[in-house]
Amino acid sequence: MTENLATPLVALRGVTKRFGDVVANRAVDLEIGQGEVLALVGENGAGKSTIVNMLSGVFPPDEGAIEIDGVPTVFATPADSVEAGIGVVHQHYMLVPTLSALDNIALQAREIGLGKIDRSALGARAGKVAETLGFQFDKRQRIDSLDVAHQQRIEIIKALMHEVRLLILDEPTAVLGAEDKARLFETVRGLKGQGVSVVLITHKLEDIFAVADRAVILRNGAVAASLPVRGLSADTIVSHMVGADAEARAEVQIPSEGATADDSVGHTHPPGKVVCRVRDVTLHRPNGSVAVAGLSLELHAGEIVAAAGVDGNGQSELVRCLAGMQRPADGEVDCLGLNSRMSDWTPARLRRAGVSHIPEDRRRSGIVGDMSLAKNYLLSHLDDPGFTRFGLLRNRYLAQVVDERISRFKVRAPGSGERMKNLSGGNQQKVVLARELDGDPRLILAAHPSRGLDLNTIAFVHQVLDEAREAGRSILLLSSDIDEILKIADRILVFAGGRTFGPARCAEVDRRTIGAWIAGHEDVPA
Ligand SMILES: Nc1ncnc2c1ncn2[C@@H]1O[C@H](COP(=O)(O)OP(=O)(O)OP(=O)(O)O)[C@@H](O)[C@H]1O
Repeated sequence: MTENLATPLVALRGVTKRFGDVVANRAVDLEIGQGEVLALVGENGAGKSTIVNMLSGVFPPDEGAIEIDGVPTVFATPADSVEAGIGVVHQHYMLVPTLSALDNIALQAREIGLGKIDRSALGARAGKVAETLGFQFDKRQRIDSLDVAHQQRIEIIKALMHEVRLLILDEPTAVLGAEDKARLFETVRGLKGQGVSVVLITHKLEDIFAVADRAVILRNGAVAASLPVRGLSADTIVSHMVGADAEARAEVQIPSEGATADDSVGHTHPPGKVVCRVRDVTLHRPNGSVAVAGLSLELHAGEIVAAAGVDGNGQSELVRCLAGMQRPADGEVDCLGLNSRMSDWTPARLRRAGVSHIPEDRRRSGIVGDMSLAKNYLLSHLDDPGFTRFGLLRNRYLAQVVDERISRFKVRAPGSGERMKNLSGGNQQKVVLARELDGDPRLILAAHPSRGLDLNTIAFVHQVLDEAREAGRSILLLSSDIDEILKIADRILVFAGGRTFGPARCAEVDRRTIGAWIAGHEDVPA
């Protein structure tokens, strides 16, 4: 779309937002035209979520104004933003897992008459919204029985229950496999066709080219560029993202059209001895259903094994099991000298034996928002020598170590004393990674380690995992990104439909076979 001469639907005029000394947004000018799909991109901490928070009425700008149809508008509460026609699908879904789809939609509904929600009217309207989007919608289905892609569809329906003129999607593709991603883009195009504007926050360059009309690139809180996507190159986007600093640009890996097994980082040594043996294991989901049955796998020192597939097919349960958070319903696991049938199969025991865990649900099980970065680091390193003396915490030494990690992982934070909740999502993830890759773990459970990270940091994380493998660590990598898997893993095991396919050596399996496995087929369909 060309720059609109018409009044933009939404505009930010000279918007600045500060948090203490941090300038999260600096004199941001941004226009969103009607029916325009705008990609909002930038490195971790560039200020994307802060813009979303202001547009959704979470907090107002310190300076500048938000205009709707050219009229300066103040959102005193999120309800004002909804009233103005802005809907948001957050990166971390706001769904209650034990409730049905309709109950979740009802939680924010306005169909309240005589103090009661008119469920049938609500259900009918949700059904209609789903129909216009081409979604299957079973209003009775519990959220925890749906995979992430279907949960996302419920979030989109929920957002569109109101009259929405601008839909903001915060990193919607981070959790999706290729097929669901393509379907989401179809939905975005459909909304655009209806005149709805869409802001798509993403770290993936391919998302921009797939669906956006314009890319606005943020750097250090300010707009570095606003460019039509037609004719735009990945290189141009990246150089605006990282700035004129040539050294920084050289570090960034611009993804090619699609990595192949040949691009694999690979490793030179044969894998070492078995550190973990999984035998004929059945794992249940939290709601009691079977996630995966008949799972057998050996993890060796000095290799990266990828557990791939659409989220919700048992990969998470495997990681939970190896982290000591869950026991198999059937079968047996031997891990670093501990056995799943023994009473000492606990997270603390496994951690002490050498298991480190980068959890997929960072907010629920990876961090404590109210604690400092230093204390968050300590959560996994309390037993390390050096941090305590005579039973007392050596705060200064801890701060020194954590400040060094902050600088090495390029965490955008004032220092180790900052509270975790004040960091952007990607920067929180970097702190978790620094913590879990540190020390001397023998088995690293890395659940979606690069989710939500910018290109620079992803390259860095891949390098760190590669070094960990070379140093003889065993790594189980949960990933739904085939490019990532082919780039860094040695073997792949695909989870689909309650069973597993493989494990196969990445160098010996092609992309189409992996695709067939993910879809639950043994062979590539003719
Ligand atoms: N509530 C807050 N208190 C203090 N600082 C904050 C707060 N919210 C955001 N910040 C800071 O503002 C800056 C911009 O953060 P923001 O979350 O907007 O970045 P982002 O571009 O969305 O990053 P990411 O890709 O990592 O999600 C960061 O330095 C962050 O630490």
